[in-house]
Amino acid sequence: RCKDPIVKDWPIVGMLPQLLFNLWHIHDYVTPLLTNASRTTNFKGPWFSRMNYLVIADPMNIHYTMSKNFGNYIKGPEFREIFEPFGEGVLTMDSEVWRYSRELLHSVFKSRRFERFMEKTVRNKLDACLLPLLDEVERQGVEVDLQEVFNRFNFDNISSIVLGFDPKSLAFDFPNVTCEKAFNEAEEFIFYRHIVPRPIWKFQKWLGVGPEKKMAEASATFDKFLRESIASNRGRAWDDRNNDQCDLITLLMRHEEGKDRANDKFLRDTASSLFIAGKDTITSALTWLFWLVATHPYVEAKILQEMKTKDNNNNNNVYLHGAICEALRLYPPIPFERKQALNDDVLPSGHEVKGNTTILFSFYTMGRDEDIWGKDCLEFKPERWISESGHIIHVPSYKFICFNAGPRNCLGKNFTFVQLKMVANAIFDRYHIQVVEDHHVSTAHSIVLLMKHGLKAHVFFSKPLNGLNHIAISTWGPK
Ligand code: HEM
Repeated sequence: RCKDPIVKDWPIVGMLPQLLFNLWHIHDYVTPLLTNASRTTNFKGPWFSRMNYLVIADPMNIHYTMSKNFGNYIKGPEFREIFEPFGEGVLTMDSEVWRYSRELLHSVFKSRRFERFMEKTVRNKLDACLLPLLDEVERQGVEVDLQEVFNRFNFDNISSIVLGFDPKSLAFDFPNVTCEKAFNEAEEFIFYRHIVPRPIWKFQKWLGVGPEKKMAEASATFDKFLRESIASNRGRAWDDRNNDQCDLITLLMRHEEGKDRANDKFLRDTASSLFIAGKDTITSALTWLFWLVATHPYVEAKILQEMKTKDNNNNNNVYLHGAICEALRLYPPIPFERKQALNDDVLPSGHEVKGNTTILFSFYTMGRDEDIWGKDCLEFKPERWISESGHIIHVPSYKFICFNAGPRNCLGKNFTFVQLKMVANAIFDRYHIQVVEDHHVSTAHSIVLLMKHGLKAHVFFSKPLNGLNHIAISTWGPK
C-alpha cells in the first residue's frame, strides 16, 4: 500500500478505481491533487498489475531525470511493449539503437533542403486542399469539424514528408482512406494499453479478442501501407531523374546506402515513429489554438492587428508565437510521458526511486502550475510570452515541458512552429471562425490531447481588417 496516497488506496485494486472513475477528466482531476502533494507522488494499481508509478510534475525533478541523470531514466521494455504495433523506432528505443536513429534523423531535420521540402509540402496542401475546403464550407454555410480537417491535413502532410506519398485524405466529403483510418484506430488502442493492467491486455492479445484483435488488424493494415510506400520509394531513390525527391525515407536510403541498418524494417520503424510523433501532436496544437482564439476575440483582434502591421514573414509574428506557446502550455499535445528508472536513485525533492520504477510525468499539470506561471496560470494570455522590448521570453524546457527536455527533446519543434504559423496565418487572414453554440469541449481518451467531440465550427470570410475594430481591445483584454 502507498504511504501518503493522494487518492483512496483500496486493498487489492489499489488506486485504479479512482483513476477509472475520473477518466473522463483525468488531467484536470490529477492536476490539483498533484500540486497539493508537492508535485511528486506515488500511484499504485491492483496488486497483480505492475502499475506502481511515481508521478512527477516538479521542474527540478524533471530537469534531473531528463537531463542531469538522463542515463538512469530510459524508455524501457514495457513502454516498447505497449508501442510494439508501431515497431522499434526513435520514439521507443534506448541506448545505441536510439542514439543511432536520433543522430541520423537530427542530421536530416537540420538540413536546409529538408526544411524547405517540409515547408513547400505544407504550403501546397494549404493552397490546394485546406483553403479550398474551408471556402466550400463557407459557401455552403455548413458546420465543419475543424479537428477532423486538421487531422486529415496532417496525415497527408506527414505521409508526403516521410514517404513522399500523399494519400489525399483531406477533401470536402472526408473520404474513407484505409491507411488513415487504420493508423487512427491503432493509436487509439495504445491508450487502452496504458490504462488497462498489463496482464489483462496481454491475455486479450494472446487470445486475439476485444480491443487487441482490432489493434492487430489496424496495425497490420497500416504496416502494409508503409511496406508498399517504402517499396515504391526504393525504385525512385536510385533513379537520377528523381534527385529532387527529398522525402525522409528517400533521403535515409541515399544516406545509408550499403549499410546493414538501411533495411526495410529500420525504414518502416522510423517512418512509423514519425507518424506517431508528428501527426496527432500538430492536430492537437492546431485544434486547441483555434478554439482558444475563437473564444478570445481580443486575442484574435491582436493577431490580425499584428498581421496587418508586419509582412507575413513567420519570424515576425511575436504575438502569434505567444498565442501558440500559450495554447501548448494549457493544452500540451502529449499530456503525459512515461519512463523507467534503471537503478535506485534520490530525486532533488528527496523522493526515493527504486530501480525499475515507472515514472509518469504530467506535462498537463506543469502547464497549469501557479508556482511556474503565476496566479493567472489558467488564463489564455499570449502577452505572458512577450517581454517589454517586444521579444519572446525564453522559458527553460524543464518548465515549459511540452516538447520534452534534455537529450530526448522533440526533433520536430522548429518545424512545428513553422507549420502552426503557416496554417494560422493563412486561416486567420481569410476567415473568422465561430465555434458552434453549446459545443461541448472535453478531452478524448487518447495518448494525445484531442477533443472528444471534435471542434465543430462555422467559417466566415473575414471582414476587411478595419471592420474588426468593433472588437474593443480594452474591454476584452487581459487585466
Ligand atoms: C505540437 C507538436 C509536437 C509536440 C508537442 C511534440 C512533443 C514531443 C515530445 C513530448 C516528445 C518526447 C516523447 C517521448 O519521449 O515519449 C517528442 C519527441 C519527438 N518528436 Fe515531437 N512533438 C511535436 C511535433 C513533432 C513533429 C511534427 C515531429 C516530426 C515530424 C516530431 C518529431 C519527434 C521525434 C523524432 C521525437 C523523438 C525524440 C527522441 O526520442 O530522441 N515531433 N516530441
